[in-house]
Amino acid sequence: MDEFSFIDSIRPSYYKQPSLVKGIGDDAAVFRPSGQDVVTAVDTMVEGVHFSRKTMSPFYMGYRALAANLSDLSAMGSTPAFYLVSIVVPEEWEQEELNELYTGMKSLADEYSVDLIGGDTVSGDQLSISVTVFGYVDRGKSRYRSSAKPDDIVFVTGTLGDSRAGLEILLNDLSIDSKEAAFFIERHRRPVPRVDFAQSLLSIERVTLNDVSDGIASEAHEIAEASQVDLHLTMEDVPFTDFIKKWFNKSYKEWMLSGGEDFELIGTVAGEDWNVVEEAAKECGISITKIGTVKEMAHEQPEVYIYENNEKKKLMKSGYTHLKRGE
Ligand SMILES: Nc1ncnc2c1ncn2[C@@H]1O[C@H](COP(=O)(O)OP(=O)(O)OP(=O)(O)O)[C@@H](O)[C@H]1O
Ligand SMILES: Cc1ncc(C[n+]2csc(CCOP(=O)(O)O)c2C)c(N)n1
Ligand SMILES: [Mg+2]
Ligand SMILES: [Mg+2]
Ligand SMILES: [Mg+2]
Repeated sequence: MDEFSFIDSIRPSYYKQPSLVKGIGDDAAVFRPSGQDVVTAVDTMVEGVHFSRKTMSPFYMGYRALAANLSDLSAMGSTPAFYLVSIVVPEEWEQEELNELYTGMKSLADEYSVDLIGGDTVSGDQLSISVTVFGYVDRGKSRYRSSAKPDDIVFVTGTLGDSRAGLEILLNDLSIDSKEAAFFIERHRRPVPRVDFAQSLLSIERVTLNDVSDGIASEAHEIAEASQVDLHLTMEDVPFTDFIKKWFNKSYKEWMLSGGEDFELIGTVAGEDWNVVEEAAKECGISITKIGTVKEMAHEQPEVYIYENNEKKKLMKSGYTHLKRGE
């Protein structure tokens, strides 16, 4: 295998998106949006940071790199259309493993009719996958972190902390001889981006969305800061898988708030639109939970508060942070 035969092997034989003009095979790809806004994002995953041989097979490395990016597109309310993959591959990687990685991405891409339209292949010391995505959204209809307003309901999809529990099981070789442990591992390896749910909200004029990559403690702050509001959350309302307590009684609460990599959506919406949000979740077969309320800023800085046993505490912006220096 060399770079060129590899590119030939991953080149799609046909494309699904009608707006594609030029896919893989030239200096760059070309697509032609028809009056919609284009939404784009890039997220990178690096061996030893986001995954290891212990936590993921090549298939899941690929799947998850694309899932994280589709999750960002869902948080913008957009419909995914295209992706590009930039990959750094260590010498010891076999062609078969690299094919598996692409098969992992393709398995998810096919579900959403997303086309692979380009990328870059480079040799290097550690596996790194950087995926760039493009999606479409009706003009002016993107969902921003900055749109939360006082009295909105704060909600979150699914359950939180499962991915972190799966990571713990994988990293520490905890006995996985149980359906419950397999569930956590699956949540870590194969998160489902909430694309369909976000799309079912299109009839609502205003909804704030942010996807949970670092943990809601962090993402709730991002909403508070962007919208210049306070968020008041209730710990007892934050949704979790019931059997997480049995396995991780000491840690699960912290993981719900700052474990990260759940790829659920946290958002806010006006009370009058709450029934549409509930209906959308039902249609998509996912759970949705009210976890708090938006309020006007009490002080000069936006804050997130969390109530537990009726006691009010500031929720710190804890979560996974890269580039931490000098601490
Ligand atoms: N190195 C960078 N150069 C330019 N812009 C960046 C860089 N890193 C992040 N950004 C921009 O900062 C904003 C926030 O990015 P961030 O990566 O925190 O969001 P996210 O993808 O939702 O979170 P996560 O990476 O944890 O999934 C985005 O607009 C992003 O494009
Ligand atoms: C082997 C291994 N060790 C640790 C972790 C945990 N982890 C890595 S990055 C991240 C936050 C999101 O990153 P980003 O902000 O880049 O989206 C988390 C919770 C993992 N997944 N695998
Ligand atoms: Mg990012
Ligand atoms: Mg995001
Ligand atoms: Mg992201």
